[in-house]
Amino acid sequence: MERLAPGKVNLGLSLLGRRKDGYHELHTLFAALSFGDRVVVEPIPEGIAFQGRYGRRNLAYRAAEAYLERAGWPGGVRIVLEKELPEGAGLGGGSSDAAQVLLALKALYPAEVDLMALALSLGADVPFFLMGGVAEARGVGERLEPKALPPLPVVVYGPGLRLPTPLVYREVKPHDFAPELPVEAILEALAQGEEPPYWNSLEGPAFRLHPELREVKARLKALGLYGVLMSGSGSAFFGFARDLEHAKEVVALLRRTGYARYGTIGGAHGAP
Ligand SMILES: C[C@@](CO)(OP(=O)(O)O)[C@H](O)COP(=O)(O)OP(=O)(O)OC[C@H]1O[C@@H](n2ccc(N)nc2=O)[C@H](O)[C@@H]1O
Ligand SMILES: Nc1ncnc2c1ncn2[C@@H]1O[C@H](COP(=O)(O)OP(=O)(O)O)[C@@H](O)[C@H]1O
Repeated sequence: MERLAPGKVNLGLSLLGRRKDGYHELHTLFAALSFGDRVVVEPIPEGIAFQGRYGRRNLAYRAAEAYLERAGWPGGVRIVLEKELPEGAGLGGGSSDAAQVLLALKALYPAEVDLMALALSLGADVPFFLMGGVAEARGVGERLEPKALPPLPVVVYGPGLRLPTPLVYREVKPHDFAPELPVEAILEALAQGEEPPYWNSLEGPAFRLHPELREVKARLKALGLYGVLMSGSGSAFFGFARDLEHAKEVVALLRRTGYARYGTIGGAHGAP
């Protein structure tokens, strides 16, 4: 069984405050990309045969172990992971891989396992990838409400700077907190091809850690993209092109200095 593990961007991310458990209360709009990693999952008599980086520490491996343990080891699994998404870029690569392994194992070995709870134990971003599409998220990212968007041509650019999520969150200061996102206004603007009224509260901390990221954002705007924003905890950015031709031109230019791809968000899941 081969599955696409799509990347994601955050169409706005607002940090509302710090929770007692040390995590941050956030309000965000997740949007799955039309491209991502490739995960092959096949049944084997027993154990976990894994081909991918980090071995047992890989989120995809940990997802398999967690599911099979809760399902009582009904059998084993071979996982082959082919990465497309840059790591530590804020595109949710590891989280998406883990979610696809959970979905594949639920199909291979059906069992009374609460996938959402299991996903959340693997990471705050993992629950979203169980549903994909576009979703408003609250909490640490586990309280999800599906939203609809027409297909939009998006350009993703990673400047090749690894920015570990915990580091960025640790850099958050009280003045980085912000109000809730105007979700309906954001969706409306994007559907109309207009500049969306969103922000990413993690840009402040990320730019304090790596000031050169300001230039990256300015460069994407200078290339005519709109809605330019850092995705999640970065260091990848995304922006919307006027059309597919424009997206191709921009990617051809950006490819010289980092990871650049175009694709779409929205559409598949019940677009209006
Ligand atoms: C920033 C976001 C935005 O979508 O995504 P990425 O940039 O990682 O893709 C997420 O909040 C990341 O989710 P995820 O990458 O799963 O984070 P986890 O592994 O669960 O947590 C890593 C660390 O980030 C911090 N963390 C994470 C989520 C959250 N709401 N508050 C936090 O403070 C915690 O310090 C935690 O130890
Ligand atoms: N399947 C995986 N893909 C990518 N990174 C992984 C994976 N499993 C574990 N990791 C570790 O998790 C870190 C964050 O991975 P990733 O999800 O790509 O970043 P982000 O959460 O910023 O999108 C990586 O730097 C790597 O050390």
